[in-house]
Amino acid sequence: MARYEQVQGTVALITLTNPPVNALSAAVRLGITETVTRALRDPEVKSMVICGENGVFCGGADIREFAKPMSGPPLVPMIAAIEEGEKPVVAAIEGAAFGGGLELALGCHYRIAHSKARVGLPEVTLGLLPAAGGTQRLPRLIGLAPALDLITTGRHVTAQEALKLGIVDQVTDQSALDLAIQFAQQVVGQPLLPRKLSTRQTPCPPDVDGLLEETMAQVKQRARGAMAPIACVQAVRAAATLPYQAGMQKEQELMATLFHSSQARAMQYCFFAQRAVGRWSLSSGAHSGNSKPRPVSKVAVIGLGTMGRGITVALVKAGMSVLAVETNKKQLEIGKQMVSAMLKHDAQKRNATPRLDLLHFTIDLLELKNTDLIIEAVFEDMALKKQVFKELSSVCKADAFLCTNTSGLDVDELAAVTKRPELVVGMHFFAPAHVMKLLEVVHGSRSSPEAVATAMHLGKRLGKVSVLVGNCAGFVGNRMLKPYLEQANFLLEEGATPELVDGALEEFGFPMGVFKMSDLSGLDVGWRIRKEAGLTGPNVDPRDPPRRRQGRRYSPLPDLVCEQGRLGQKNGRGWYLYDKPGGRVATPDPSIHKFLEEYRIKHGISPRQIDRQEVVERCLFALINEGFRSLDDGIAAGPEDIDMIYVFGYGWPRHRGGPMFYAGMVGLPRVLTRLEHYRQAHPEVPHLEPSPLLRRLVASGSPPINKWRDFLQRPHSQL
Ligand SMILES: CC(C)(COP(=O)(O)OP(=O)(O)OC[C@H]1O[C@@H](n2cnc3c(N)ncnc32)[C@H](O)[C@@H]1OP(=O)(O)O)[C@@H](O)C(=O)NCCC(=O)NCCSC(=O)C[C@@H](O)CCCCCCCCCCCCC(=O)O
Repeated sequence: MARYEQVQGTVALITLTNPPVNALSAAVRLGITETVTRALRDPEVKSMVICGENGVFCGGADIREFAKPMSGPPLVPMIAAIEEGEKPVVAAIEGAAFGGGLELALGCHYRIAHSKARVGLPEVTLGLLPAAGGTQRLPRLIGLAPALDLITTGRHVTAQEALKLGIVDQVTDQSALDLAIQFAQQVVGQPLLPRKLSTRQTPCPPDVDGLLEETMAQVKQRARGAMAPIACVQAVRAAATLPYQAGMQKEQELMATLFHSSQARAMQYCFFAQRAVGRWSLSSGAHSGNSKPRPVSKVAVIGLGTMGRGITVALVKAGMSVLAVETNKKQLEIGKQMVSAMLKHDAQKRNATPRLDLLHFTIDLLELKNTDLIIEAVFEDMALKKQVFKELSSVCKADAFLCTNTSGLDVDELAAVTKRPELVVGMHFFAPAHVMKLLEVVHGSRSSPEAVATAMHLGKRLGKVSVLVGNCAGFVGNRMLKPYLEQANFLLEEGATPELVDGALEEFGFPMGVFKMSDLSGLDVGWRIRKEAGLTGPNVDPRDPPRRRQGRRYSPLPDLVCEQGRLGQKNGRGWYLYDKPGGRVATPDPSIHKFLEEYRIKHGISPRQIDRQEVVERCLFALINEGFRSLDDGIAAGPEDIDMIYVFGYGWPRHRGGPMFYAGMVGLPRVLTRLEHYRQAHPEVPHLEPSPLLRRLVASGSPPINKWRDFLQRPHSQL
């Protein structure tokens, strides 16, 4: 797993050979150990170069091995042997040097990178820390502050930034390997000691403690309960305050705590799940391996409201030419100003030039005739969308794909008004569409594999995590959100406050609780949907009592809040008070507390003490239960799909893996028992009735999450 050659007479070239990313598996570590020993012993060899096969230096430790008993030579002594040896070693970095890969390069005496290469220590995103000396060598190389930044965020660094920071010694547009071999010959005979990072002192600012404290405070706030970022700060602190060997000892101790933690397992599950959801399949037998996307060069976006603007920006940022369409000149002008401003703002942040040249605006639908793919992003109204789809179907070329950005409307109903239902798919973007990583691609019953492949591929080009879902009200994400919101409202009726509910959910790890999230989205959004569904407003069945609708318990609380003119952040008043309309600083509102008290008196509800555990269980177990139903109905293909939707679209904390993974961690029998308990206490709430799939899984001994698919009633029948 490591090839050995002698080149230019005196240079030993060691190539890591473990496709696709040359991960440091046991075999690779053995290969490196043996080849380095051989080169150090061979008197003809004066220097060494380490590189990776297929244009990738190394993607780090083999993450798949973490779940198995450790075997093979450990990384720390392997890297120490390279650094301690008396022959210069040069790392030739092409593609990527991440995690253990960069740690290996830091053990080398010199680093040469290709201009397109990226380096970084992303262990924190896997619930770990760089435990092959990364937390000790990197600060000694680039200083305390930049090392804290890189190690606690895990961010990827371009070759240019790596050069500026001093991580690499040279960057080339030519072959990094050729330059490294040349370099390795030139440095023979030069003093090696100053190049051995373990012998250096960490460059620190005068107020080391101040910097460490400030960083720790920021990291704790960002971490939302994740342990790894905190351990990263502690390990880097050791690089600033302890001798190298003691620092290494600290690094190992901290890693030992993280390594077997449920958080690390959750985050590593997310790493693989994120990649797995890209491999979609349909019940017809079509799958990502046998269905090719059609090339798309001209894209149009219909409607320049919030969603349309974000989608347009995302497309332009991905380098695509976009025709943006509005109904009249005034709307077009507003949209144009806003999209241009968003692109300029984004480019400024990245120190780049905004690609305004890729944008074209029109109010003339006939200009769509040469477009390959159209994303309709008009207001969420079925009648309006149908009208637009009819027009698109007649003006667009016969093989153009028609995509609808909808958060839950029936894709089949829209496809049915066109002459090409097989080319219609849903593309559910999340606001702000140029920022949020998630895209639900909705497969209608007549969507062709080519249309699905094209939409999934487009999502990838936009840098999104695209998840294929079936067509039902709310698809996967919003369908599961419904019981979550419902439980939150019921908890208010029973005695909770918005702050109590939000506090429990934020403590769990969500960036904001359900009521703050509703205020952010705008309370009128749900109100309009409930009116259309006949749950409130003039269409309510007059025989329904105030807290019952369509045969089940209903909470009119959010409707009553809207009737008071409280629409959320946008007008400064919702479940909370805001500093100003559009403001983001939420403060608890005594008038909401009074309103809740009066409501309970009016409806004869005796408030009770509700604790945080009940909030978490009722809200999240109800959501998870709906997740099991979506799986069993074939709307979600697998638990990983649901988990990635929640991690990337709804702020589910990554260190808890996603709702379905979390259910497995809590234990399926416990989820079932608690749902049964709450269902008994609230017999009028059908969402609390444990799903048949959950019952089947528990009855079968609660198999691990990767076996759940075997228990589905209708494996992705709707996909
Ligand atoms: C490298 C990438 C940027 C490439 O991206 P690209 O888009 O080109 O490709 P994909 O991401 O799709 O990947 C292709 C394919 O490869 C798989 N893969 C990628 N990286 C790895 C990997 N590192 N290991 C295994 N497999 C990998 C990927 O899954 C894809 O396959 P799939 O089938 O899923 O489609 C990109 O891939 C990337 O970013 N990779 C991850 C980079 C990363 O995070 N690296 C860090 C790894 S962790 C690490 O390196 C740890 C080290 O610091 C130190 C380890 C020391 C361990 C010591 C253990 C001590 C234990 C102590 C406690 C014990 C106590 C006790 O038991 O008592």
